[in-house]
Amino acid sequence: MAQQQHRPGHHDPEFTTNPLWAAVNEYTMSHLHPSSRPNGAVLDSTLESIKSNGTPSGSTGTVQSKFLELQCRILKIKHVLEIGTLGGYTSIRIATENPRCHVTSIEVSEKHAAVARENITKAGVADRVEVLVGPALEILPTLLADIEAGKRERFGLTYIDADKLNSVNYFDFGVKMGYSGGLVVVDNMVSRGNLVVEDKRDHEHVKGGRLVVETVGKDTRVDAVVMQTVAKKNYDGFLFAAIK
Ligand SMILES: C[S@@+](CC[C@H](N)C(=O)[O-])C[C@H]1O[C@@H](n2cnc3c(N)ncnc32)[C@H](O)[C@@H]1O
Repeated sequence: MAQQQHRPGHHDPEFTTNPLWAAVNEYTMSHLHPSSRPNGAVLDSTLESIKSNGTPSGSTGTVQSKFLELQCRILKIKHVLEIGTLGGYTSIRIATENPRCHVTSIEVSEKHAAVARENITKAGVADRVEVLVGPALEILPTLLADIEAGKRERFGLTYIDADKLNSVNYFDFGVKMGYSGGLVVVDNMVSRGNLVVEDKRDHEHVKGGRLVVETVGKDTRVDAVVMQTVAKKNYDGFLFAAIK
């Protein structure tokens, strides 16, 4: 098991924005999820608050976050687990667009959790979005025990977006806490293609990503794929696993 790490956000020194990808994001989202939507203002103000509080700019991209929100709707998911809350952007998007959905989000940083809770309250979804503060590897066993004791519902989606070396451990919990037909999704799998670049093997995202791919490939509990994406933020990708 990888060591528990406290890594607020995941700054990538080689991070670049591709103007064309950004323009496609902006054009499509301006039509498909314009700021005039009921949650438009609160999503914008959540991103603003992340900047103004000096928290890292690691929120999931608007398009990827929207895609997760749609998965919850399509699969009629009632309980979501997110590992890595930051300022609450994805939790808020999922909860505001899915009125019957409850989100449990785990965040190691007290500061990020405080910013997230403020944003969640402003979004009017504090009754359905719970932020648990602490290292995910310490919190997950208690959630699993609660599920096994019938004190908590199983999660239809576990979204893994925190310290990358532990993604594989979080994945195992996600499967154990899910149900047949539920999803486990891991973010930042592709890292501009570095996933397959020999001299990038020591990069945390690459190590974590390869461990996920190679472990999940042998995991008979799930069927999975890595979907490469380009977007405003980068060339990256999700691993999507359906629980059998
Ligand atoms: C990429 S950000 C999450 C973005 C968020 N999912 C969103 O969509 O807006 C990663 C977050 O994971 C948190 N984190 C890092 N290591 C963690 C750990 N061991 N346990 C829980 N959270 C952790 C960081 O503090 C950071 O806020």
